[in-house]
Amino acid sequence: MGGPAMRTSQKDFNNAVNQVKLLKEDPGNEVKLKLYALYKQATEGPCNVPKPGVLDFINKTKWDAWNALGSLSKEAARQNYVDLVSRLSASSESPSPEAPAADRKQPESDTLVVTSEDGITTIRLNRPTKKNALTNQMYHDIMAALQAASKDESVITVLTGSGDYYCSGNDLTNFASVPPGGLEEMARRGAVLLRDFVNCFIDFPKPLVAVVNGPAVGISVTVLGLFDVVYATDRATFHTPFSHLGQSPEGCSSYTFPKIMGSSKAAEMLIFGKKLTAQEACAQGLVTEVFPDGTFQKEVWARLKAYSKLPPNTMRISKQIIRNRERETLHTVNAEECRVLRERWQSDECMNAIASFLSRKAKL
Ligand SMILES: CCCC/C=C/CC(=O)SCCNC(=O)CCNC(=O)[C@H](O)C(C)(C)COP(=O)(O)OP(=O)(O)OC[C@H]1O[C@@H](n2cnc3c(N)ncnc32)[C@H](O)[C@@H]1OP(=O)(O)O
Repeated sequence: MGGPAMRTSQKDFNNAVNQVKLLKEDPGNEVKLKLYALYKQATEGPCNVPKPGVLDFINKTKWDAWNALGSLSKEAARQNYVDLVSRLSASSESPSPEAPAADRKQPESDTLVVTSEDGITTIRLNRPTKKNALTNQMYHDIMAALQAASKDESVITVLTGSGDYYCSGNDLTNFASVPPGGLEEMARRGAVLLRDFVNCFIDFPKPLVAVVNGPAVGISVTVLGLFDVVYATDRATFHTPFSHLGQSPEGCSSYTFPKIMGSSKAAEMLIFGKKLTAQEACAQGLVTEVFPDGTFQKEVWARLKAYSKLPPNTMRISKQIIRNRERETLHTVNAEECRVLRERWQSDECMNAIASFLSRKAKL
């Protein structure tokens, strides 16, 4: 999974600084302040100048924004700056007209099936014999499906799985083929892929619902904190065995889980790998509602069809007002989690755990 892994080069940063000057739309004061603070942090490090007086309003606001970045490293600030500019550039480009969802090109492989009906776009993980473990190709296909769903005429987007599992997380054989650049290059690529993947959930503009049809592991659990609603069968379990794998939390769970369930419950899941039942996950706020397995599909889809008749723009706007305040924070958390994971992936603890899984010595 990277070289100076997901490190943004000075060139990328300089390009982003130039790109800001070419934005077609004024991004507004709040974003400009964020750009200013990240620029200062990226070029000078943590705020090191005296606080302006209260009457020096503009400089004090700028100082506050810079100071709020605390000890964020220059590298992380550069990365966040580049990410922010690339999102601003993308959103200032006029969206290309999208094909109707029904005509949408399917992913290349059949491990992901995308359908659209009754105002609902459904993205279905379709690798049941491997418990819907996510291959590198599937990460790319899911990102493409989310991009398309964000622009199609559907109102609600659903992620679910085929077979008895929702998803067993990252396909551990993704680690088996080491590219020519070695372990470091593999970690770099993985961190970039993970960052882009999680960003798609952070930025998804429409109501996003997880229909958790069975056990969920790893990344498929952590990103649930970025969904708007999570429905689960009573057969589902929620497991984040990161320590067992020599890995650390991702999917923004280091931020969303403590917020959702409190820090000690989050720690039990994310540090000690406690597996939750569906009822426990519901009691802790990660799951919205649990249904008996026998009636799960019928009840959930009937409810979603009813919700899909609500006014689409209103739902989209309501989602955005709920989520937007935290969007920048989530991007910062995501970048930091990926940076740390990139290191973990190169550790002996991680390599041993994966070798152990691949040699069938361990099951979680
Ligand atoms: C861009 C990179 C992002 C990285 C971030 C993500 C972090 C994570 O997601 S960490 C979590 C990773 N997942 C796991 O560690 C789960 C590993 N799998 C298992 O422990 C068990 O397979 C599981 C408990 C899920 C199911 O056990 P069983 O019910 O006993 O089934 P099998 O083990 O027989 O599974 C059937 C078949 O599927 C293969 N499988 C299942 N999960 C994975 C996986 N995650 N990666 C690769 N392969 C997986 C399993 O090996 C079996 O294959 P065959 O032996 O060929 O039939």
